[in-house]
Amino acid sequence: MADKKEKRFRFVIVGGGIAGVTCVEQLSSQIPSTDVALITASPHIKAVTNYKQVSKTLEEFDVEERPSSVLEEKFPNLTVIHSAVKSLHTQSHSVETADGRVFGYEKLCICSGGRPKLLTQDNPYVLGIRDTDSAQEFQKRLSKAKRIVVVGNGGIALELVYEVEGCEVIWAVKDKAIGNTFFDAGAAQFLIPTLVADKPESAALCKRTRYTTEEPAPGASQSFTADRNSRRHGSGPTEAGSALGPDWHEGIVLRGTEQVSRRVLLEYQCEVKKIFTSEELLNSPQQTLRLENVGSWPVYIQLTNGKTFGCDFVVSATGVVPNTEPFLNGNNFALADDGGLHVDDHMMTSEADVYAAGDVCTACWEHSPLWQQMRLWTQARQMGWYAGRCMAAHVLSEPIELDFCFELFSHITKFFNYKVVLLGKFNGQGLGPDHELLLRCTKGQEYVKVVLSGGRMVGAVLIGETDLEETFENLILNKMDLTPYGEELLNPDIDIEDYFD
Ligand SMILES: Cc1cc2nc3c(=O)[nH]c(=O)nc-3n(C[C@H](O)[C@H](O)[C@H](O)COP(=O)(O)OP(=O)(O)OC[C@H]3O[C@@H](n4cnc5c(N)ncnc54)[C@H](O)[C@@H]3O)c2cc1C
Ligand SMILES: NC(=O)C1=CN([C@@H]2O[C@H](COP(=O)(O)OP(=O)(O)OC[C@H]3O[C@@H](n4cnc5c(N)ncnc54)[C@H](O)[C@@H]3O)[C@@H](O)[C@H]2O)C=CC1
Repeated sequence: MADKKEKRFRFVIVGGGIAGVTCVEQLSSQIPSTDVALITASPHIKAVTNYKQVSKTLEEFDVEERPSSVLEEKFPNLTVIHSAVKSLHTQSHSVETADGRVFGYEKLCICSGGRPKLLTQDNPYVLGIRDTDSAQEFQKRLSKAKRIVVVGNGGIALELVYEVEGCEVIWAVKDKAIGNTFFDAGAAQFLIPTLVADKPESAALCKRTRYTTEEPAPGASQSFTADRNSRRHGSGPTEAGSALGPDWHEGIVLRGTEQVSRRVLLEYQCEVKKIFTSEELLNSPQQTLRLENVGSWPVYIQLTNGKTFGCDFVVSATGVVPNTEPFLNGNNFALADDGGLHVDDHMMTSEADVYAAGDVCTACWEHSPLWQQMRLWTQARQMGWYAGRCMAAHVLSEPIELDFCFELFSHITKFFNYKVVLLGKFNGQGLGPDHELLLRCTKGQEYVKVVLSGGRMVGAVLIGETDLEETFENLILNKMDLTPYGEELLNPDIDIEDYFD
C-alpha cells in the first residue's frame, strides 16, 4: 500500500446510488471549484429526476440510471472511478480499490448502501432482490415457476405478492397482519381484499370509527385469488449494484408458468424452520412430508407452524444489511445494532473526516420525537444531500444545523395499487399505551388513521386518494391541541382544509 502511487482528492464519495450521487451534487454545487471523486462499484449511477416537494417534508421523485459521464459533464470538478473500494485506511486518509489504485481524501463519505439479509447465504433456491441483476434473475426463475414461497413482511414482499401473476405464492409472515414495517393491522385489513378478484365495488359506505382490528389466529392461513388482465412489457436492463426503488417492477413481466392469475396463500405468525432439497428430504430420517409430494419440487420449506411447502424457489424478502465490510478492517468504526455505520447529527462516523449516508448508515443522533430512520430512497437522498452540506460546511468552517427534513418522518409510496402516505409516528412507534387512534375507512377507497398523543396529532397513515397529507402534516408540525375537535377531525362531511384555515 505504501508503495502504491496515490491520487488525492479533497472529497471522495463511495457509492453511485442515490445517497452518493446526491452528496456529490450537493458538494459540487456548493464548492464548484473543489475536486471530488466518486468511486462506485456499479457501471451506472442513479440520478434523481422530476423532484417535487409535495409539502414541507413530503417529496416525490423518479430515479433514473445513467452513465456516469452525464454527471461528469455537469460537474467538471468531478472524477468518477469505476471500481469497488477494497479497503479504507483512516490513519493515512486513503482508500484502495479492487483494481489496486489508491486514492487519498481530505473528507470521505461512505454511501455503499446495503444488500439483502438472506435467510441463508448458500442455498441456490433462495433469492434476494436488490439490484437489477437480482430482479432479472428473479424474473427468469419466475417464468418457469408454478409456485414460489415469499418470506418477509416488508416492502418487497408487499410488492411481490401483488405483482406476481401466473404462479402460486405462499406468503409466510412472522406477524399477525401483513405489511408490518409500513402499517398496522387495520390498514392490512383494508388492503387484503385487493388480493381477491377485481370485482367492481358496490356503493362505498363511508364510516368513521375507533380503531379495532380482527387478527387471524396463530398459525392461521388465508388464501386469495384474483383475475388480472393487464400485462406489462419489459424495458431494457439496468445496472447491477445500486438498490432498486419505486416502481422497479413496472418495466418487467413478473409471470410464472400457470394460467391462473394472482393466487396467494398467506401463512401468518410463522418463520422458516428449515429449507431442504428433495434429495435431502428423501434421505432425512425424520420425513415430515407426505410421500406423494416428495420429488415433485426442487426445494421444500418447513415453517414453524408445522406446515411444509414444496416450491420452485424461495424469495427472502427479509430486510437489508448495511455494506460496511470493506471499510472496517484496521479502523475503529462504531457500529449500530443493525450493523450500520453510526453517524451523528452531522452525518459523521466515529472516524475523523469520514461521513456516511443512506442505507449503509444508522442515524444515532437524538431523533426528533416525530422522525425515525427507515432504509428508504427518500431518506437516502436526504442524507446524501445533508452529508454533502455538512462536508462543505466543515471545510469552509461554517456552522450547520440538522436539516428540517429530519424533523418529521414522511414517506409516499404505493402498495396494492393504492397511494400510501406515512407521517410521523404512523404506527404509534415508541408511544407506548399513551396514545389514541382515530380511524376513517371506506372499503376499497380510503383508509385514514390518525395517531394522537396528549391531544396532538403525532402520526398518520393515509391510504388512497385522501388529499389530506398536507393538512395533516401541518397539524403535526404545528403541534396544535386537537382535543376540542374530537372525532370531527375525520368527519368526511367537513372540508378539513377550510376548517383549519
Ligand atoms: C426492490 C426494492 C424496492 C424498493 N422500493 C423502494 C420504494 O418504493 N421507495 C423507497 O423509498 N425506497 C425503496 N427501496 C429502498 C431504496 O431503494 C434504498 O433505500 C436506496 O436506494 C438506498 O440508497 P443508497 O444510495 O444508500 O444505496 P444503494 O442504492 O444500494 O447504492 C449503493 C452504491 O454503492 C456501491 N457500492 C457498494 N459497495 C461498494 C464498494 N465497496 N465500493 C464502491 N462502491 C460500492 C453500489 O454499487 C451502489 O452504487 C427499495 C429497495 C429495493 C431493493
Ligand atoms: N415502497 C417502498 O417504500 C419499498 C421499500 N423497500 C425498502 O427496501 C428495503 C428492502 O425491503 P425488504 O427486504 O422488504 O425489507 P423490510 O425491512 O421492509 O422488511 C423486512 C421484513 O422481513 C421480516 N423478517 C426479517 N427477518 C425475518 C426472518 N428471519 N423470517 C421471517 N421474516 C423476517 C421483518 O419482520 C420485515 O417484515 C427496505 O429498506 C425497504 O424499506 C422495498 C420495497 C418497497
